[in-house]
Amino acid sequence: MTVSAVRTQGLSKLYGSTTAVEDLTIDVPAGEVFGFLGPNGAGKSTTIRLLLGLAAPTRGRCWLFDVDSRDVATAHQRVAYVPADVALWPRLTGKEILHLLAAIGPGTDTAYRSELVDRFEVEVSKRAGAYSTGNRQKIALVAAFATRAPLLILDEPTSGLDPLMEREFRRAVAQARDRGQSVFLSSHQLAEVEAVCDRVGILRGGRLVETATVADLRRLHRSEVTVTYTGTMPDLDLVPGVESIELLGEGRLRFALTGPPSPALQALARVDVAALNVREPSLEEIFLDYYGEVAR
Ligand SMILES: Nc1ncnc2c1ncn2[C@@H]1O[C@H](COP(=O)(O)OP(=O)(O)OP(=O)(O)O)[C@@H](O)[C@H]1O
Repeated sequence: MTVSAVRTQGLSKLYGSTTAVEDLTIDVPAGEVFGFLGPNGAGKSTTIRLLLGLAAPTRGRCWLFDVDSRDVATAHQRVAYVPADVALWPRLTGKEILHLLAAIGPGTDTAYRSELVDRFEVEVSKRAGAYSTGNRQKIALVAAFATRAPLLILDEPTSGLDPLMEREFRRAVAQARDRGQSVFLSSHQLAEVEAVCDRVGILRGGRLVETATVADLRRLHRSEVTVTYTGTMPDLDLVPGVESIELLGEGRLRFALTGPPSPALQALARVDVAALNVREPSLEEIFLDYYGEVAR
C-alpha cells in the first residue's frame, strides 16, 4: 500500500461564523507533487496551518506520513515548510540563517545547498534585515529544498520571484520529485502548477471542488476547435458537445467542444475539411470556468 505524505479526513476550521475550511478530505501519496489551488480566501493557508499543527481543526483530522498533525514534534521531523510571508532573523546573515535552519531541520544536503545558493543567486553575506521580500523567500526555499525532509510544504512560494528565479524554482521542484520527496504546493501561479504538479486540488470557499491530474482536468473541460473547409459549411448546430459556434470568415469556423469528440467528427466528415486545429484549455481557463460559475 502506498504511504500518504498528506492525508486529511473531514477537516474543517471555523473562525467564529467564517468557515475557512469545510469537510476537506484529500490524500497525497508519497512522491507526488500536489498543487493546491484557489483564489484569495479559499482556505489554502488555513489548511496548511492545520497540517502543520499551527491551528487546531474544529472538526476532522489530518496526518503527515500517518502521524497526526497534533503530534507536532514527530510530524515536523518529516517536513520542511516555506510560509507565504517569510520572516527571518534580521541581524543574522543569510549564511548564518541557512546554518541555523539546517541545524534544527531534518538533515541537510550541504553540497546541494551550495549549488542552490548559486542558482538562486542568494546574497548570503548580507544581513537578512536588508533583504527584499524575494530574497527572504529565496533563503527559505534554498533551506527547504536542501533538506532531506520527505515532504516539502510550500505556501505560495514564488509570489516574490522574478521569471529567472521562477525557472530555478521549477527545476528544484522537479529535482525534489526525482529524489522521491513529496511536495504540497499552494499557488496562484497557474502556469507554475501546470508545469510542475502531478495532480491538483481546487478549493472554493473552503471546499474541495475538484482533484485531478492536469491532463484529466483538460479532458473534462472545453477544447477550442477551429475548422477550415471548402464548399459546404458543416452543420454543427444540434451536435452533442458542440457550443459557441463562430464564423471566422470565408471557409473557417470555430466552436467549443466538451465530452467525446465522435459526434462532432462525424458531422465534419460530411464536408470537405481542409484543416482542423484542436486547442486544449490552459489551467487558467479551467480555473476561470470554476470561478466564473460562482460569479454568475
Ligand atoms: N485567524 C483568523 N481569524 C479569522 N478568520 C480567518 C483567520 N484566518 C483565516 N481566516 C479566514 O478564513 C478564510 C480562508 O483564509 P485563508 O488565509 O486560509 O485563505 P487562502 O486561500 O490562503 O487565501 P490567500 O490566497 O489570500 O492567502 C478567509 O475568509 C479568511 O478571512
